[in-house]
Amino acid sequence: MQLVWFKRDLRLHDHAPLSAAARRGPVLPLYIVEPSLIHAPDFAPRHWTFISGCLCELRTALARLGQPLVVRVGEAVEVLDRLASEWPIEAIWAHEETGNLLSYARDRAVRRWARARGISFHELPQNGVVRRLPSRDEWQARWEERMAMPQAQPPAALPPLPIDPGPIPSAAELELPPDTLLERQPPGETAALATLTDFLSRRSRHYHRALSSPLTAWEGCSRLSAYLAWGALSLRTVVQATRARIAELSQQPDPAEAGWLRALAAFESRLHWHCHFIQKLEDEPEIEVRNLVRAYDGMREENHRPDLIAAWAAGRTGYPFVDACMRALTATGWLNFRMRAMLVSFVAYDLWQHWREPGLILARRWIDYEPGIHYCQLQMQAGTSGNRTIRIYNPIKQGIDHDPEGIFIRRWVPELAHVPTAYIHTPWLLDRAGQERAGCRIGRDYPLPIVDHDAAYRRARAAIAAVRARPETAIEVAAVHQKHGSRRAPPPRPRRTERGSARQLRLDL
Ligand SMILES: Cc1cc2nc3c(=O)[nH]c(=O)nc-3n(C[C@H](O)[C@H](O)[C@H](O)COP(=O)(O)OP(=O)(O)OC[C@H]3O[C@@H](n4cnc5c(N)ncnc54)[C@H](O)[C@@H]3O)c2cc1C
Repeated sequence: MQLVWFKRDLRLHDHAPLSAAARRGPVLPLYIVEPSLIHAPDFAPRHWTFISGCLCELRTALARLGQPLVVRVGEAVEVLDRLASEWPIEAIWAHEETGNLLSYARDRAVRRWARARGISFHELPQNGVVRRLPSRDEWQARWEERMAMPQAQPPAALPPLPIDPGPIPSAAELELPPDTLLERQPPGETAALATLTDFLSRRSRHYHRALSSPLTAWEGCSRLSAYLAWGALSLRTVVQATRARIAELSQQPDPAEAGWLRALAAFESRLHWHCHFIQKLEDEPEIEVRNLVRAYDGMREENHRPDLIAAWAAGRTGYPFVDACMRALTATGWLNFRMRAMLVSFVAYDLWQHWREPGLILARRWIDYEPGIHYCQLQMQAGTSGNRTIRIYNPIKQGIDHDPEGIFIRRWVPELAHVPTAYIHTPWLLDRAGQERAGCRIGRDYPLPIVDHDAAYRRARAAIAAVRARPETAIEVAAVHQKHGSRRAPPPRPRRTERGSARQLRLDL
């Protein structure tokens, strides 16, 4: 008997382990709810709600083939050991996972256990991330090869087994706190495929123009991240569908479609980024917990301020656009890239806090939490990854650029609903009478800014410059680039002159 272990790959289509196992005989399809993972500090009830929705659909889809998904609660080795005592398991099939340090240790333990029991354990690639990659020089070609491979077809039928599938436990049964999400994406493979089709056929037309502002991003971005993160959709399916759509649009004589092609090209490049970042964690799992460039160790640690982190996490910094983004994230589990970067910039530069604790808070809030992307982006936005450009976002300028009328702010920070537009990004500048008319006393109904951005900007710039000036930093940064760099020259960036409080710091490393 072949055991297929579903992890972050909750789908039927393009599931190579399932297809390969089914060619060899009867299949026991298994999902393990692992207490050590679901009670870890990067896991949240909203993740379980999404996962369990995917599991329900997968169970039904597999049942239609003949054998429903079996669900067990327990640590992986324990559960597998019990099943191996009851069933003649010849081999375990799974996808390679680039997860957190816990799942990394878990996979090693399962490999050791399987070897000891004489059970072969086949781990097949899940995306463009290459295990034991010898050098980044060949990564791009390997990614292309993987994306061009035919998608694995689901088996036509699975022989039924006399095994109790077991319940899919509720959050309460797993002793998880209640899920407080207000708006949620529908889970599962059907919703994933529908979202992909809807994006490629309609919503992607203005993707490159819609992705920066939270006013347009909810509709204009693909919204595929949660499906990719939990594997309801394979990256190969997305890449191939995107390329087919590009080919289709290229054949249309209408020059108006050139913009759409540009939008899809911008989208496709992000599908490379998906694996580019995960590859870094695959190659260096410790970057979940420590700076990629060790020269930055000690830069912020002594300034740990739980009260400031708590205000940031609650959406009560006194900077309306930052607070609106945080509250929107808390309620929906999603945020567009720029706003994610701004939240990290604020906590890392304005509040001068180490990325680790805020990173766990964000991991619990993103419905699409993908450790490889998350920790690399977190470090990149906090300036500890050796990236060439360090960007300190100005929270007022971001609001003015991306929410000029304050529509997004008013929706998510209702205390400010009646503040005049001229003051919506800087309500503390409104005089007392104006505050009374707006029904919002700053400092009582909505906080005063918890930090002065201009002063924080100067402090951050000086601290970073001091570390960069050390010769050993340059040596380390070069080594990091050699190990993790994309090998693609970054496109030249237009330089703008920014002044006063509208200034945004960018340092070329
Ligand atoms: C601090 C920080 C943490 C992040 N954490 C995560 C995370 O845990 N999970 C996650 O999927 N994305 C993460 N991102 C990247 C990005 O913000 C999201 O992928 C994107 O907003 C998801 O929405 P979408 O699917 O509509 O994206 P689209 O813009 O439609 O992009 C399509 C897909 O491309 C990939 N992608 C897009 N942007 C990036 C990027 N900058 N880096 C790597 N891959 C990208 C994702 O898989 C995404 O689903 C993070 C970004 C930052 C700044």
